[in-house]
Amino acid sequence: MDDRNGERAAEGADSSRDKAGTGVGSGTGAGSAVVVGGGVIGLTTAVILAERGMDVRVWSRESPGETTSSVAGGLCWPYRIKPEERALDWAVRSFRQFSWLAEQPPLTGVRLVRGRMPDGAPPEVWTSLTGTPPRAPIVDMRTYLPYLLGRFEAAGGRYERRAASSLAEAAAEAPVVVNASGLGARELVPDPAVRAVRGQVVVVENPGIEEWYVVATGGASETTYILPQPYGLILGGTAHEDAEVTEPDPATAEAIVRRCARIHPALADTTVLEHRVGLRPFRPSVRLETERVPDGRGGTSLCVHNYGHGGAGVTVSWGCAVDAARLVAPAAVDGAPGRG
Ligand SMILES: Cc1cc2nc3c(=O)[nH]c(=O)nc-3n(C[C@H](O)[C@H](O)[C@H](O)COP(=O)(O)OP(=O)(O)OC[C@H]3O[C@@H](n4cnc5c(N)ncnc54)[C@H](O)[C@@H]3O)c2cc1C
Repeated sequence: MDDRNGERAAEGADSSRDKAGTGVGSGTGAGSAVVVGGGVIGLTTAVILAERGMDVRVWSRESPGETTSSVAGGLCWPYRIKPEERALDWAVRSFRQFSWLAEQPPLTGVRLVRGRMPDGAPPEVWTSLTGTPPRAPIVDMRTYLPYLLGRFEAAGGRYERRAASSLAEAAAEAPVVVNASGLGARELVPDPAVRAVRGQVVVVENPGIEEWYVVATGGASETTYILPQPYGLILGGTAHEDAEVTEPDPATAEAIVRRCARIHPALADTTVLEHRVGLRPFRPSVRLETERVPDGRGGTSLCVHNYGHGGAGVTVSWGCAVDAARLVAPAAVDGAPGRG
């Protein structure tokens, strides 16, 4: 990665450290942060903070490959996320990052791919970005999460397999805590507004399909989507609220393949490579705001919450991460040129 990387990642976040005198970016003391969560939201936020010069640690209970983020189909499209208007703004800003990352697919896992969404027109601002027929980023999460982790570590960040029993535990170790714990926020905050929306997908051999296809029936528990990844096709999908069984259900898998075979008949006979299940961290509204958390020494640490991204965490990851970074140190980000 060249030097432009950090600048672009933070949409112009200031790489000259602590210009605004906020204490952020000194690399020690007030410049340190613990990011709780090593999924796409935590890692993206951690990349931005580390590339700004902060001393950042990521604590993750699970390895990147075990997170909900690793199950994501990886299509950048605002789906099952609220509030819709803010999500669209985050998605548009993330789109710009993904378009740039798509210049190096083998490294990043991001490609711009043409597709079809037969029912319903997407918002105009989205069409103006993606074109007609739309050309949206598809992210191979098995390449992308290691890419983010590598970039984070290259910026001096440290990744630790560690479960936080409370936000205060993280606050005891850093003046800034980012809570990107996804579904874990239910217990960690605790926040009962976070609910699991179970999703199941089937990965099959690709009989030669190059475009993605999505039926975007927002609230339905069964949808149809076909996403080409370098290793095969991801066929979806389901969205069941408050279902938390992470074992794949064979009947559900068969129904998914049947639905997709109605679109592309060749899929009826293709080889199944893998079944995947993930629990989307849905919240009536994404939580992106600050709170003070006791640090156990009579003071408090700044906690920036960034969780509850439902079915579109990848789609909005960069927009949300830049906003979270701005909550860590407003002047350092807002004063920088080139924000999108
Ligand atoms: C089947 C399926 C398909 C999807 N397809 C898409 C798609 O095409 N496009 C899209 O944009 N989105 C998609 N999504 C949604 C997307 O996967 C999520 O929105 C996104 O992964 C949420 O990211 P996250 O980082 O918040 O959560 P996660 O990836 O779940 O990460 C949470 C992290 O927090 C850690 N954690 C939790 N509690 C603690 C604790 N107490 N201490 C330490 N660590 C903790 C976990 O170990 C983990 O590292 C899909 C989801 C599913 C299930």
